[in-house]
Amino acid sequence: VMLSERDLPHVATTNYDFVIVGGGTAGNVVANRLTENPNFNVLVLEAGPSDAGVLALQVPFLCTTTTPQTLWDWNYTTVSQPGLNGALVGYPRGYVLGGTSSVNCLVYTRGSKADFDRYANFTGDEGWSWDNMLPYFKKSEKFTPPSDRHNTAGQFDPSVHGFDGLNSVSLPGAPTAIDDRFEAAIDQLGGEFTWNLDTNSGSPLGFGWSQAVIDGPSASRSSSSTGYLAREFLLRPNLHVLVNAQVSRVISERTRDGVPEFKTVEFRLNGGDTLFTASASKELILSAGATNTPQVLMNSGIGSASHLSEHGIPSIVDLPDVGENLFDHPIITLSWRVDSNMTYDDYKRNSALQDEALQTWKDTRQGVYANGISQHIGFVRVPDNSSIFVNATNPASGPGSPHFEIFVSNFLLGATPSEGNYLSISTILLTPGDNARGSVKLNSSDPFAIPLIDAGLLADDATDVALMREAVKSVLRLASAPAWGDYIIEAADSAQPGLNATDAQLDTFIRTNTRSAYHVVGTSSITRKGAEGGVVDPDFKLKKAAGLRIVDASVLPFVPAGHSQAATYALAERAADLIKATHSA
Ligand SMILES: Cc1cc2nc3c(=O)[nH]c(=O)nc-3n(C[C@H](O)[C@H](O)[C@H](O)COP(=O)(O)OP(=O)(O)OC[C@H]3O[C@@H](n4cnc5c(N)ncnc54)[C@H](O)[C@@H]3O)c2cc1C
Repeated sequence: VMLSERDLPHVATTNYDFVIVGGGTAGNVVANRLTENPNFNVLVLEAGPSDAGVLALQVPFLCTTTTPQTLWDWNYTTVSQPGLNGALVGYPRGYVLGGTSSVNCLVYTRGSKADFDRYANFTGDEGWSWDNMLPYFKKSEKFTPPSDRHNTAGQFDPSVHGFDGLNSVSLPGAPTAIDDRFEAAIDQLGGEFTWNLDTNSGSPLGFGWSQAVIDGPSASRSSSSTGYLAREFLLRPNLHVLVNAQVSRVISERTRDGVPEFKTVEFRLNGGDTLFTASASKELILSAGATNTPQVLMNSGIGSASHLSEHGIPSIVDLPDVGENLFDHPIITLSWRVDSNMTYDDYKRNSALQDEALQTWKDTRQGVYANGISQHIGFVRVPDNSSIFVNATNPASGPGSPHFEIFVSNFLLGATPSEGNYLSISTILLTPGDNARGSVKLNSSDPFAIPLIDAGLLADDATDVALMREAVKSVLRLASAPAWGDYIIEAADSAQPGLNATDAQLDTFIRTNTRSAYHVVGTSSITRKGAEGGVVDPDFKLKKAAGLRIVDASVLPFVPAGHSQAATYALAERAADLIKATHSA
């Protein structure tokens, strides 16, 4: 049931079983699974508007127009990033039902087996291991045929996918003119350029077809809103969703077992001055995402007592790690002007073509607009005997886990030039070093003020730039394959280094051009039960408190070696099972 302003008196007097803060990627998973039990009455409070009927959020190819600086974006900017020559970096986050899954660029990657086995080791909870999380990846996933219905045999491994879940995934929905060239390049190069049937099996090393959260038959974005809050679920009488409702804080009115118990949330509607409350008899679930969950915690007196005192906020639960330990992925894109008129660049600047592509998408669910940003993706591990690791710890999560990702786009990924056709190859540093940790801090005692975000990009001097250099060299090797010989004309930016560039030239390029891939995690990190640091226990429960769990990407103690949404869906599925088990009696 979608609620509106006129339901507020009812919201204030209802004793919900669960109140979920944030109708984003993770929040909607929990809302859906808990309301499978008709006895659980659930309220979701989402700060942003509804996503219903917004074409830009539905058409896959329009994903690059949903952020930054739009109505569906929190429109954040980081503080100055020393690793990027002091740049202030745009930092989008979804501000809409479905959260960041409604605005992201659709890439579906899970990370490696070693990532999850490291979570299990670090948290002392085997439930976080790859073998125990794979069923949750599958539970969330609905692998669908691609929109063009091409034969996908040999393009993915069905045994590692789910076909009955609520988040749709598919292979590219329209062929591009570079597909064959890319395949030829991999065949020609060898070395790190090997084939991998399915990079989402837990063993991601090698290259293969990209998978995206696109529902093939409708050629539409699959978000946590379109999937987990689909019409049939919104008809449940026990599921209540209120949009434009921004939570300021969670409130504790009593203690339980000697610790503060949180049962009530405070929020405003439509940016107004009046504060309303809603209460849960069983649990509050904080799913406001890796930038906003720590902000809501700190507004509530949960965090570093000394930081909170700077803003006059009384300490209720002293947890110094709230907002700390932020891990993000640095990304850099290299681009070339190409001898072709078959790239997608014209679709990014010619409004007549855009109208045509949109009409084709509406009429047939085919064509350019059915595709996301990439056709092929791959993962590379720097050899263990690399000189980078002589004096520095190898930051990979374990054996078989990559250091960087490479993906290929049939257009210039970034600001579109007014003319020309382009190829872009992007690389993401998947393993930021131990010192590349940023933070989220309060900037004001106003609970609705924008927080201070430090993304920690390229902040670890021991490994970050050295590994990024290897990643850029790998991209340059890929672009030098004979298959591109009569295709690539020249670098789009004359400052872009070539294969014979010195390390100093590469470093300058890297520090100048690296930006965030927006895979923010860690700010409400899980640690072992009873551990000194951390914010939540392995079962998502806030430490030193009762009645509150955190379920979103902020709980991951390290960033996975892949884009972060698949892991977020899987962890939310697991959390929902744990919450149900707690209240099964
Ligand atoms: C531009 C961009 C592109 C990306 N591309 C990819 C990609 O291609 N593939 C991939 O795997 N990952 C991608 N990511 C990352 C991925 O989408 C996120 O890691 C993931 O969706 C985070 O899920 P979450 O549940 O933690 O947070 P979110 O999905 O952000 O959910 C948080 C929700 O809480 C709401 N909220 C916040 N504060 C409050 C409050 N005070 N009161 C009420 N509600 C509140 C928000 O509006 C939001 O709806 C991308 C991220 C960005 C920003």
